[in-house]
Amino acid sequence: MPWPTLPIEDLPAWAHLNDVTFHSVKVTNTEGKGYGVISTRDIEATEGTPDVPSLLTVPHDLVLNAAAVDEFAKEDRNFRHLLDAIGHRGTRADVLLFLLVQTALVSRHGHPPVGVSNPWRIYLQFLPKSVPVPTLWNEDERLLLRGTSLEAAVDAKITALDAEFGLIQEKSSDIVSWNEILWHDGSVSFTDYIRLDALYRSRCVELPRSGESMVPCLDMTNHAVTPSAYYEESRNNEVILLPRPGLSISKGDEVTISYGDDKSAAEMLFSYGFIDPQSATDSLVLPLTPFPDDPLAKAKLVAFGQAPQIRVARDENGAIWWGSQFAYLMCVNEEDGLEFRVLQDTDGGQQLRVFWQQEDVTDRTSRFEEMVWTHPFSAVFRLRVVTVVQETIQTQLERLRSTTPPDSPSSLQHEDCFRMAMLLRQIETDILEGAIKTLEEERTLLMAKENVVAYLAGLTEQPDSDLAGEEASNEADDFS
Ligand SMILES: C[S@@+](CC[C@H](N)C(=O)[O-])C[C@H]1O[C@@H](n2cnc3c(N)ncnc32)[C@H](O)[C@@H]1O
Repeated sequence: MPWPTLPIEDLPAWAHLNDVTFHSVKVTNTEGKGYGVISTRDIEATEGTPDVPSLLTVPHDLVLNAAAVDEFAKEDRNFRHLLDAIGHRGTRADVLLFLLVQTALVSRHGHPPVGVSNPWRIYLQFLPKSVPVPTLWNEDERLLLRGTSLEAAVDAKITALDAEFGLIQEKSSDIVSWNEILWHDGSVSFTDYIRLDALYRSRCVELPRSGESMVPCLDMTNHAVTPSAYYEESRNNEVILLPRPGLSISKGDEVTISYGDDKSAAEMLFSYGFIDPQSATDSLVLPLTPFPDDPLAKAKLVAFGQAPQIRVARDENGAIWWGSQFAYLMCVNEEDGLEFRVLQDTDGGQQLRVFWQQEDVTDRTSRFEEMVWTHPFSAVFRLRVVTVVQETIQTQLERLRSTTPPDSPSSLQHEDCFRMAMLLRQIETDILEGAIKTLEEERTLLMAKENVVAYLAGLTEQPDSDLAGEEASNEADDFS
């Protein structure tokens, strides 16, 4: 269904009705960034001056998060029924369900209004029809991400969204009234759900007291590397936008906030649909796949309890940093002193416990690196990890290089998607090339270590007999 939209010129009327106040700023169109907040007069926030007037004040009851959705459900019995059937799955899931319902209700032309109305039902219509995040790119545009760290992440996100939407569809169809509202005349579709997820991701903020929330009107503020404003919650729990102390904002200047200083280019593109090369950190995250022939692979994944990843970062001096806790767990085995035991609970359940050198380390699997460090063969383990990480990064770099996109976007690709994808490819190629060089240097140093040389030659007398024997000497194959 086409989304009903309202012109941004009507926002002041909505704000007035809902006690949102703008002070010396207004929301308007900006060059290349959609809507933005612009100052309507010179603003001076002198350092040390108490009670600087806020540029925007949003009452607490307009803040949208899991608690607000719950409150809303108390007033609307029909919605409560739906929330109890599908909801209470965390802030994001509950807010998305709420927004999906509001979307369906505003799209139902010619039907009598349903349920208790609320300010978000109208406010949703001021939000942009599209968000430039890759989950909303078409297939040709997503091809531009091949070989980048976002390729797998975007595919996984779309699969997860499909599963979430399927669940909502299945459970709500069992409730006659909601089946009618949501699905009968195609009021909402999977594309609507992807758009709502994109709106949520690109507009939610972390409030000091209320936590992850969507805040109407504050979400019209764009990002800048040196922002002129910041937000907080007042003593009355209102959300306020304040000018940064010591900064002056001239009439007509854009008022900006920071979306976070530690986000990578991939995270910025994934969550907000743009990369600011000045503020994005030089880092990336790659998935790590356990060895296919490792009989302990499944147990290791379960015990680790998180997605196995490699993090690579480059600091301002160009030095490369990398880390992967799972790689340490992945690269040790029974013959090294790793053991899994299934223990029986007193209540009849079963627990997977992890032992390293006969010590129960189940609660420390996410810090396996530090456990391995104290082992006499730590250099051998480190060499295995370096080799695995280097191979993963090499494979990623080869994929990135082998999928060279055209010099300019095709007719099926939007210019902005093309520009952002090219920027991401360049940033990630540079980091991966730097990482391979660093890893190769470390590998050479490790290979020269005495106990590594001895180990590889199968000459070392290994402690506790665990590291000795046929299997241990076969480990040399891992370094090929
Ligand atoms: C919280 S909203 C800000 C308001 C938004 N511009 C709108 O039209 O509603 C975040 C979105 O604004 C856009 N945006 C914010 N800062 C930007 C920037 N520095 N460069 C490009 N786009 C930006 C991105 O599309 C992002 O997903």
